[in-house]
Amino acid sequence: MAKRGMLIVLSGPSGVGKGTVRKAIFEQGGNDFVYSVSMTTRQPREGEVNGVDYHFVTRAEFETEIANDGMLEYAQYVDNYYGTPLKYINQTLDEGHDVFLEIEVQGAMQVREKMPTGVYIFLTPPDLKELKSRLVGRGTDSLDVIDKRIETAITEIKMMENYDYAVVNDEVNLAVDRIKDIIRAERLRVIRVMPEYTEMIGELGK
Ligand SMILES: Nc1nc2c(ncn2[C@@H]2O[C@H](COP(=O)(O)OP(=O)(O)O)[C@@H](O)[C@H]2O)c(=O)[nH]1
Ligand SMILES: Nc1ncnc2c1ncn2[C@@H]1O[C@H](COP(=O)(O)OP(=O)(O)O)[C@@H](O)[C@H]1O
Repeated sequence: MAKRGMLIVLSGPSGVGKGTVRKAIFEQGGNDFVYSVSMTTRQPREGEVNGVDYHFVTRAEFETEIANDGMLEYAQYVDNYYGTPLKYINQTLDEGHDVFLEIEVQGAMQVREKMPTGVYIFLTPPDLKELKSRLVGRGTDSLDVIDKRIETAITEIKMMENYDYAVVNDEVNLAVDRIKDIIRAERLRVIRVMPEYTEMIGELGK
């Protein structure tokens, strides 16, 4: 049986640049890990493609998935549901491939409970002023929603200590390199190849 893949979770406050950094990681290509496309009830934005950016569904469809235990985790975020379909993750990890999730903080903490051996990376803004100016600059939210997101962000930043790594998103390319370095290093950790060592030591004892 293939060694089970590694789960990589990128999280952090809204507006810090998770989406931007994740897109840059996958646009660069050459990755030996795959992206788990989330499910959401929010409306697609200009240019977003169903099944690529998100699986866009109705509230009723999302609630059916929850009732059928189809979600690894989900969260209600600014009046919409966002969640990770469980089936794709389990299949992909079982095949031995590493899976990359980009999710908000509540969801990341639910995943951590269920899959504690994953690698948990928290993306931080250089400071709060920069965070607000990114949210305003993105221009996708009203000032009301931005204030709501900033309020949430302050509670979320306090969650940083529950992660394995904190990566500052000062410049997108630097953040991408730091995340890729972490993934490479995590693959080499002895604990992750332990089953092979255990097998080898068993063989040597015979
Ligand atoms: N818990 C959870 N959060 C998600 C998931 N997919 C996306 N998110 C997060 O939901 C939040 C809102 O996403 P979105 O509406 O695309 O806006 P944006 O990422 O702030 O541009 C972001 O913090 C995403 O990281 C998911 O499957 N589960
Ligand atoms: N390193 C960065 N420097 C400057 N602006 C950034 C950086 N990373 C992201 N942004 C901008 O900040 C805004 C929020 O980024 P986004 O990826 O939507 O955040 P999130 O997915 O965490 O909510 C976007 O307008 C994006 O272009």
